[in-house]
Amino acid sequence: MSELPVIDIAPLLQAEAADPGKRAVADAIGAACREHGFFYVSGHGVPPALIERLDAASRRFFALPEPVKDEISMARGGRAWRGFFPVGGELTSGRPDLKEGIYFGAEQPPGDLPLHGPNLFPAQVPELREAVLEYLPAMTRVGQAVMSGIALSLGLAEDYFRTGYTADPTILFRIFHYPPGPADDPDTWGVGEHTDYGLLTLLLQDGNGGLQVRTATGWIEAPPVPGTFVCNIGDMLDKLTGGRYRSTPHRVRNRSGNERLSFPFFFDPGWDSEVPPLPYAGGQRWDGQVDFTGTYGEYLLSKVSKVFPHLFEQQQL
Ligand SMILES: N=C(N)NCCCC[C@H](N)C(=O)O
Ligand SMILES: O=C(O)CCC(=O)C(=O)O
Ligand SMILES: [Fe+2]
Repeated sequence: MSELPVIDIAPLLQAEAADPGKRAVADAIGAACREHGFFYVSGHGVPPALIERLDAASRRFFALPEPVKDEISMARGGRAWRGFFPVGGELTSGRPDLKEGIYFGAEQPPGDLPLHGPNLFPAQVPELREAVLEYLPAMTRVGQAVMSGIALSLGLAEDYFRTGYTADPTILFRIFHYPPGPADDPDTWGVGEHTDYGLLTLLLQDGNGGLQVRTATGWIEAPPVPGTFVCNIGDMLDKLTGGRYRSTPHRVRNRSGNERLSFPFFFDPGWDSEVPPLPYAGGQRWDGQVDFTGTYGEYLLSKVSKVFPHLFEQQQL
């Protein structure tokens, strides 16, 4: 078992605003955000059958030959920042990760806005498209529910984020495949140590494990817990709360000997959101609060340009 708490968020998904159960869930979420910034979410309502379909379709995709996977290469996705990247194609903290993956976002019409547009889906695995397009709205609902708990835990109205920052959230979704290893190379990771950028990450992981979280007293594992997502706080929520809600460094090494799949879903402020400071304690500022300038979209672009520098140059984002 993990040292990280499992929090049943079912009360937050109920429409009735008066449910006293919500308060208890919110308190548990607030405590977890202040301690490690990591917890497990159960009672999320995402059907197990959907998760199984997503996993099976993803495994079929990654087993395809590289040239077939390249038919949906990120390079073809252009500024939309969607599609497949091969092992070593993504950098974390300047080093290539031992993983391949597919980037998705909200399904949108073609246009000029970076990180927006249609997703690239593999023709050879049509069921992946169906599963992803069902998973995105299901996870958006979970993201809004967790944020309602975070709002309550901060003494704000339950719909504080949903009617503001995340009225039209930025949704990023990835599917990662980690080949086994490396066994003992201190410099190579499935994903190197990093923090996430936005408000929340909701991670579905398969049974293989490998996610590690840096706590005040050292690295701990976040092993798979069936029926849950791992939820962690991103940098933007850390900044908004003056560091009280922690964006905690984490990394992955797949030591299982098996092919590991993970499915991180990022739930962030709207692209055009100016991410205003949180009202707190009768309108006073948090100490240490960082006032953010610009929009969430501008901030996110500056981050992702470091992750795929070659693509960034090509696309002149
Ligand atoms: N959208 C989010 N939060 N992504 C976090 C990914 C962190 C790894 C990435 N290669 C990096 O170096 O940032
Ligand atoms: O694959 C994982 O378990 C974690 C992935 C991750 O940390 C990320 O994509 O930000
Ligand atoms: Fe992460």
